[in-house]
Amino acid sequence: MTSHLVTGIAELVTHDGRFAGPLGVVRDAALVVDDGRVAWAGPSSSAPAADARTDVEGRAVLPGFVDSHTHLVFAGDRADEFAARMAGARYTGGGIARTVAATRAAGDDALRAHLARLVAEAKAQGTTTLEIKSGYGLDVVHEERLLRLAREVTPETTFLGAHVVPPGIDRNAYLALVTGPMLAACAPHARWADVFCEPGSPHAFDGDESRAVLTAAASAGLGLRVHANQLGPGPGALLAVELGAASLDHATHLDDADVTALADAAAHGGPVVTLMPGVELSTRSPYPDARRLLHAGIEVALATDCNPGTCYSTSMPLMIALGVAHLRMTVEQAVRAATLGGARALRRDDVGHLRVGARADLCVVDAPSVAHLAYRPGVPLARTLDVG
Ligand SMILES: N=CN[C@@H](CCC(=O)O)C(=O)O
Ligand SMILES: [Zn+2]
Repeated sequence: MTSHLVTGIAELVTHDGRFAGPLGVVRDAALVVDDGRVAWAGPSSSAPAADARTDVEGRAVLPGFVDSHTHLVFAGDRADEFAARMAGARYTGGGIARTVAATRAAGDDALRAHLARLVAEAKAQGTTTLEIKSGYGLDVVHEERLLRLAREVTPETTFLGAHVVPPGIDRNAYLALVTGPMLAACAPHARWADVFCEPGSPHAFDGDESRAVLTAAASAGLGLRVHANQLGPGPGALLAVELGAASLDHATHLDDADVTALADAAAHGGPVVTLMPGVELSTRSPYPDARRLLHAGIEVALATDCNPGTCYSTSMPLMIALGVAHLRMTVEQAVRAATLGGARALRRDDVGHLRVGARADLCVVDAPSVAHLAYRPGVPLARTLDVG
């Protein structure tokens, strides 16, 4: 076993309450990694000795990004749909069926290669933990296949058979499939289950249907996540609170009762609200108001939602920049949401921070402070740092 000392850190974000400010920052810092875990962090003047050393030469270091919401297993793209939207068309979720057809037609090796490319793209931008959903199979064989492939790259896999009702299939018959044989086949490969609860969309699910999906999944031992309130108001936020979901995702259209319920639940480990401003960017939609949620005491995560329909981006630094520019977040709030917030949305306490004992998942920024992630949007400053 080799201990590894990282030196030359101009700004170290730890989320450790022993250190300064809302991010637990140490300036002119060092960090020791032992056996893949953080063994020590603090001012470089008191750094202990170690077997090996890496000097990051005045750069900032923070926990690797936790992207707690992606749809990375799919084939094909929908660039034409994106272009049509930019010319005035609306997003309804109808294009999901095209990705389902392309994904079903692709072999395992093609899906695996495409997935590996997207995972490498995310890592190259500082992401060290990824959640991945199914949802482009929408029958028993293909949903199970997508989760099996996702499991090869992350333990954070989510069954999203209830993404949309596939065209030409009766809604009730499909719900019976999702809550019965499909759930049984997929549960062994999934940690979580999710539903696209959006009563205003003809393709997605209403409150009662979503409740049926989520309660069946919980009975099968899966944790819950909810896509909701993306396209308009709806019952998804209250459902997420009621059923103890780990995360409410999108949450653009929340009324005061939704925010109050989320704030009340926050005191008892209620849902994290996961915001994905790349979706609003790529669908030209109004952005949610993160500050309203943060002021109510609700934990917020930032995620990419990387998918071929609403946001084909793996870039967590872009989400930080958009969070600051359009969701009214401070730099500190956005950096927390992309690290600790994501970890809390996945109910993980070993990632998203750099306290002693955390996984040594490090992101290094080619700048002296993490503020540059938002200050220099679109510039590829962040990457993962592999040590020990
Ligand atoms: N909103 C539902 N699902 C995805 C979009 C999927 C697609 O359009 O292919 C989302 O999270 O935005
Ligand atoms: Zn999504």
